[in-house]
Amino acid sequence: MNILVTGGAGYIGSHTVRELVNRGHQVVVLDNLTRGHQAAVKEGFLVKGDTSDRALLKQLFAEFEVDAVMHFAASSQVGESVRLPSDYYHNNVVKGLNLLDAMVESEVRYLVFSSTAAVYGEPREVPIPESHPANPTNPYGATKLALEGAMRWYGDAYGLRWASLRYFNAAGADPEGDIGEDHTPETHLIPLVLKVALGQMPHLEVYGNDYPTPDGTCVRDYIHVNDLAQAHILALDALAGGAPSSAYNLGNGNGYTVLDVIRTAGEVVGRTLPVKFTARRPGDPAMLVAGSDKIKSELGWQPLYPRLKDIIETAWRWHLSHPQGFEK
Ligand SMILES: NC(=O)c1ccc[n+]([C@@H]2O[C@H](COP(=O)([O-])OP(=O)(O)OC[C@H]3O[C@@H](n4cnc5c(N)ncnc54)[C@H](O)[C@@H]3O)[C@@H](O)[C@H]2O)c1
Ligand SMILES: O=c1ccn([C@@H]2O[C@H](COP(=O)(O)OP(=O)(O)O[C@H]3O[C@H](CO)[C@H](O)[C@H](O)[C@H]3O)[C@@H](O)[C@H]2O)c(=O)[nH]1
Repeated sequence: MNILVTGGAGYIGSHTVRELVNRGHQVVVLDNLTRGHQAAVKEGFLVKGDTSDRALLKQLFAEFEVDAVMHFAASSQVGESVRLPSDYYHNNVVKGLNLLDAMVESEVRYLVFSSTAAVYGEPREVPIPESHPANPTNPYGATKLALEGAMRWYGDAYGLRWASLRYFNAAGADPEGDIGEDHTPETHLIPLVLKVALGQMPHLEVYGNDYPTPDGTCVRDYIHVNDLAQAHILALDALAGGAPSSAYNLGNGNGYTVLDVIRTAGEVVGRTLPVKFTARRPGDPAMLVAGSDKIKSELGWQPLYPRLKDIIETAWRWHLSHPQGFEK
């Protein structure tokens, strides 16, 4: 297929682009490079532009005879979204709607969307099934839920066919070690822990140790970025094969506390990593663990990297060989 990947110069998008190209798809990436990296697009074709540009979207759809869109482009930091909700509603909802409208106008039928565990808010049960009520505790999750709502109604009215993949915590890097996570500023736990290991930070700040969890720190479910990439391909194949539009969770079903992650990273790098306990970060739910049975049974998804240590090892390989990320 011919596939437009928005946000394909970013972390998860660039890994998915590689997987798509390996499977023989033609890929064009649209990224405004605010958070992404030209050097992350090793395969496919990069167009620098914004998802708000309807004329550009329609031109790309026509020129590349696009069959499907994978929509990664978004603002995606929980803490930032609490401070800057307007930015999040504009980038994720307003520009997201512009993309949906352009797809409808150009008759591009298939959409695979990067959604998030943050749509659920504080869970009533873990692992969280897709049927769990969606009640986000931060603007980021609310904006993703808003676009999911639009996709559903656009599907009914205009025939858009979609899969919404609700990822839990993406982590790790391609084992080839030439692409990986490089955000400025970095806010995610695993790359920050590995920056401590590289000596680029004196210690890791642990945001809160008074949560109702086994050691008081937040519990998350970490999923390897290449396992996410596989899921995108399965979701697109299913849509093209006539499967109904649907939302799927993506995680490994194992919850790790922040201290578990730091300990495991210490095992990977071979030394104890220093921490400092600080206040809770606004918007953080205590515990997010995925129930991913639906995507396993309906689409046949099977993670290749279910173990946290393996995930951190691939991230470490990337950070060791690229201590300053892509650009330097
Ligand atoms: N990283 C995670 O743990 C995680 C978890 C759940 C969901 N997600 C979602 O997955 C997607 C990818 O996340 P990521 O970690 O790779 O983020 P990222 O910031 O690395 O990638 C996003 C890319 O989109 C680009 N972009 C942003 N807004 C744009 C716009 N309006 N037009 C064009 N390009 C734009 C950025 O430059 C960047 O390259 C996001 O939608 C995010 O919300 C991420
Ligand atoms: O320096 C740090 C960084 C993070 N944490 C903690 O580590 C956990 C993981 O934090 P991340 O920032 O790595 O990830 P989040 O869980 O906040 O968010 C990620 O997963 C969410 C869904 O679970 C969203 O989809 C979001 O896009 C994605 O960044 C959280 O409890 C956070 O409080 C720290 O203690 N110290």
